[in-house]
Amino acid sequence: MFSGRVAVVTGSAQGLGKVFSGVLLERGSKVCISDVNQSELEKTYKEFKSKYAENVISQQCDVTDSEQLKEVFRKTKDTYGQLDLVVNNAGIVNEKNWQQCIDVNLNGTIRGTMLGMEYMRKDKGGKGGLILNMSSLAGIFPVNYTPAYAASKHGVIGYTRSWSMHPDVVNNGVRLVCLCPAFVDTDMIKMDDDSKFVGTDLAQQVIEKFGIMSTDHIIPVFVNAIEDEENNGSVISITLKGANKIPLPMP
Ligand SMILES: NC(=O)C1=CN([C@@H]2O[C@H](COP(=O)(O)OP(=O)(O)OC[C@H]3O[C@@H](n4cnc5c(N)ncnc54)[C@H](O)[C@@H]3O)[C@@H](O)[C@H]2O)C=CC1
Ligand SMILES: CC/C=C\C[C@H](O)/C=C/C=C\C=C\C=C\C(=O)[C@@H](O)C/C=C\CCC(=O)O
Repeated sequence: MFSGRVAVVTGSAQGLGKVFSGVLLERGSKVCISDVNQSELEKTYKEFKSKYAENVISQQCDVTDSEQLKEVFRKTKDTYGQLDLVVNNAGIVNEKNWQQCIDVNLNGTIRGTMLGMEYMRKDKGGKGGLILNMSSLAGIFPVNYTPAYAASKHGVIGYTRSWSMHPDVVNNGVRLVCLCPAFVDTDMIKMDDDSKFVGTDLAQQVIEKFGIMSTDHIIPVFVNAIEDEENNGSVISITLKGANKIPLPMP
């Protein structure tokens, strides 16, 4: 399932993207890691390269820049000859610069999804594959201290579900899944920047209510989404209590 498969993971210099890339590499996949943060990307690349040799490549990329993202896909296909998995993981929380928050989280995911379909659809020369989009519990609940972030993550769910129901995509072997974790112990949830939240105290209260998961908590759900080839269109919440498929709301 993993051995010999080829993946692109955005925002993979640190946090969940780095963990996902490590999981794929450990299981024998080939991975193009990419991130806007060049220096952190270089460190992660060196770490992975020493363990996984030619199975890892890296390409600096800001997901808000279509040309840079296209280059990630081009380089991956040129190097490994195929593409099987896209993890649209790059994300930020920034309510002050809400435009950037939408551009990275939602538009970046749309760009990555479109490229993923272009490279993996059977009618376009691909072999099919999986597009795994990172949403959040904030894509399911309203979040009063991060409205723009919540909007971006609600958007990721609507976008992913919509493509997963398109016959041209389904019939050409591409499936799409959304992961929606609660709080995970990464830099994202650090209260280190006033521009992140509209009310750090509100954020702290909700974090106390949900608790903080280690990145290890997300790994089995990530692995299962890849292994379960029947899984298309799922939106999976992940909290300390476990993982659950969120039913499609019906009017
Ligand atoms: N940590 C958490 O509590 C949760 C995180 N998520 C989502 O998981 C994903 C990963 O987040 P974390 O690992 O927690 O955060 P993180 O802050 O540790 O890592 C995010 C990575 O994305 C990169 N990045 C930011 N802007 C970028 C851009 N324009 N282009 C390319 N890369 C960019 C950063 O440089 C960083 O390496 C995000 O989409 C986030 O919204 C979802 C639910 C919970
Ligand atoms: C603080 C960092 C921001 C984003 C990181 C990340 O994506 C994590 C978000 C995780 C969960 C957010 C959930 C927020 C929920 C709310 O604020 C409320 O709407 C919750 C209300 C009810 C919960 C249901 C219940 O009571 O069990």
